[in-house]
Amino acid sequence: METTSVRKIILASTSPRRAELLSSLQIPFDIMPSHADESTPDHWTPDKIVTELAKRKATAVYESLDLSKRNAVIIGSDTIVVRDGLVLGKPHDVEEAASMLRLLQGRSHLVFTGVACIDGLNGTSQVEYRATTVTMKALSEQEILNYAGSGEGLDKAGAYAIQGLGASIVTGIEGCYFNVVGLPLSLLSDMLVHFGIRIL
Ligand SMILES: Cc1cn([C@H]2C[C@H](O)[C@@H](COP(=O)(O)OP(=O)(O)OP(=O)(O)O)O2)c(=O)[nH]c1=O
Repeated sequence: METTSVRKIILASTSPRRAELLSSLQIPFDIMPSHADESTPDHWTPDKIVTELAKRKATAVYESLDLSKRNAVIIGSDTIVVRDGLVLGKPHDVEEAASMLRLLQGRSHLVFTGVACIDGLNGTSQVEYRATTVTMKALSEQEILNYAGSGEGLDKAGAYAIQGLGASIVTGIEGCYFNVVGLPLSLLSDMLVHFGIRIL
């Protein structure tokens, strides 16, 4: 494929899933883990939380870049699960994972992912988000304990992974699948155009 851009891309993330998703766009990128503070005020709305945190993650890497790497676009992202306005991040342990699954089973919820792109040359940024509706089947207490105990959901918002064993408990989604896994790729490819990067 013809190279459409000479700009570097830096993924500001520790998430192997985001790296794997970004790889599917077939553009080279570097990874720089971002250790931004992820606390937010209680009154923030879900879209505000994911856009601000995505920007915080990208900004932390932007501010740490040395001058030789400034010809880069830095991407940060954040995902949360929201049920009736209740925000669920990553569970701290198996017990909290089971509690989250009790809240989510047998109904629909929303998964919000924010994406921030920062131009390393001048600090200008684009920040957007997507929301996807996910419906989970009704689960027995034993199924909840078995899934939570698998450990798969421990580093995932809402304590499940649609891309893993969690696929067996999701009955349907409305919206972008990749948004649920942590990086809405069609949105990101549209955003990158503003930085001179065309995927197709
Ligand atoms: C709902 C859901 C979430 N997730 C993941 C996506 C995110 O990686 C994670 C939410 O945590 P985040 O805080 O968004 O991201 P992270 O800590 O994994 O990585 P980083 O901040 O360094 O970029 O949950 C899945 O992988 N599958 C799912 O089905």
